Amino acid sequence: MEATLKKRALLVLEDGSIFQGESIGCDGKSIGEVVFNTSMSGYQEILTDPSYAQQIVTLTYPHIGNVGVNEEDEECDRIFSTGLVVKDVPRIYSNFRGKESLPDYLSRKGIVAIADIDTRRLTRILREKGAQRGCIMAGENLSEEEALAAAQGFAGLKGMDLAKEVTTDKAYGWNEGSWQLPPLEQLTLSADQAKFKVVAYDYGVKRNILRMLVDRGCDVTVVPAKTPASEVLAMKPDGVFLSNGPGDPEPCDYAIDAIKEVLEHKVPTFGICLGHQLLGLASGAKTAKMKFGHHGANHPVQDLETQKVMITSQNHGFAVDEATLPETLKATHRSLFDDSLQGIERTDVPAFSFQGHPEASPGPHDIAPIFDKFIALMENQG
Ligand SMILES: NC(=O)CC[C@H](N)C(=O)O
Repeated sequence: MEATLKKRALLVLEDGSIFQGESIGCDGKSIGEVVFNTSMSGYQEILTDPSYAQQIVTLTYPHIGNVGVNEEDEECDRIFSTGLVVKDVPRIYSNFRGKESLPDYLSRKGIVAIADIDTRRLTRILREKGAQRGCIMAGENLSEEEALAAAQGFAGLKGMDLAKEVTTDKAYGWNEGSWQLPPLEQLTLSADQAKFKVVAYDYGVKRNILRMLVDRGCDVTVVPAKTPASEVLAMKPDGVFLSNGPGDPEPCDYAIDAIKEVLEHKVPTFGICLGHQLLGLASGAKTAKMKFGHHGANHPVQDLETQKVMITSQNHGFAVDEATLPETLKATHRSLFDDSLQGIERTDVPAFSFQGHPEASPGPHDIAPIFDKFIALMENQG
């Protein structure tokens, strides 16, 4: 139960800022875009969210690792994030589900990570200058010069298609629903219980999205990001789901083309985060990179029709630009932090999407009912 913290580590940003700390992962050097996440819980879900590929995540909440890691909270098998930065990791973790300490988990998964740095100073830099390219070095022979050169050598996420890197190799079926507490038990759906056949494009999908579809009676088939629309349409789905995922949506031309074709066939379509951005692009809108993005679990978002405000979970660095919406796209939700666009709906075909995370893993459940809107869309179409 007791984690050993002894090796030194270094975090260097592209602007030359240097942070000295302690290694809480494996030895080595890792680069990526450094972003901050303000969630107070859910570090295991954050680490295993494929949307963090090529990003180094700083958690602003100061005590990370208190409950260790468990067997249920991973959003995918791998950690695609290229590093973790925290203030303080406790020497002892404690939770009835806890199986391993956070540092042991990071080492086993091959992740370079740093603790014991001033994460408030780091976050202020990211907020003022925008997300920075950065490098974490851990172990022996640390070199500030080498880390700075590595940070500055990172190409940055703009123009980077990472959905094709993190997607599944093969299509697979998913029938596991949400975990029930207590007792810890996962619901499953048999084929004859299923009400809707949903094909989910995997651009880096989080498991909790698939679980919430199953909870609502969907028989889900997850397909690789580059699956042609013709193959998806041949499966005669009641609905198509466009997943979250890492990187810039703009270079994902294969996805944009496939979504256009699905929309032409008027198949009910629902997108989350990267899937939302891709629906926007496939409908003729444009996306742009944000200064430091939204990463947290307390972001107020307003439903523009009902005026209702919901507290939501967010994790994105790009956004659909509301000023570029074509006539066939209606704005449905807006962020009350910075007025950026949070939701869109097609006016001519049954398709809509949300920028934040209704599966809220981690996060509040205020916007979870948006999954029911997808179900209603499939019901009306059937
Ligand atoms: N969580 C996501 O799907 C993120 C989408 C996209 N990679 C962005 O950063 O905006």
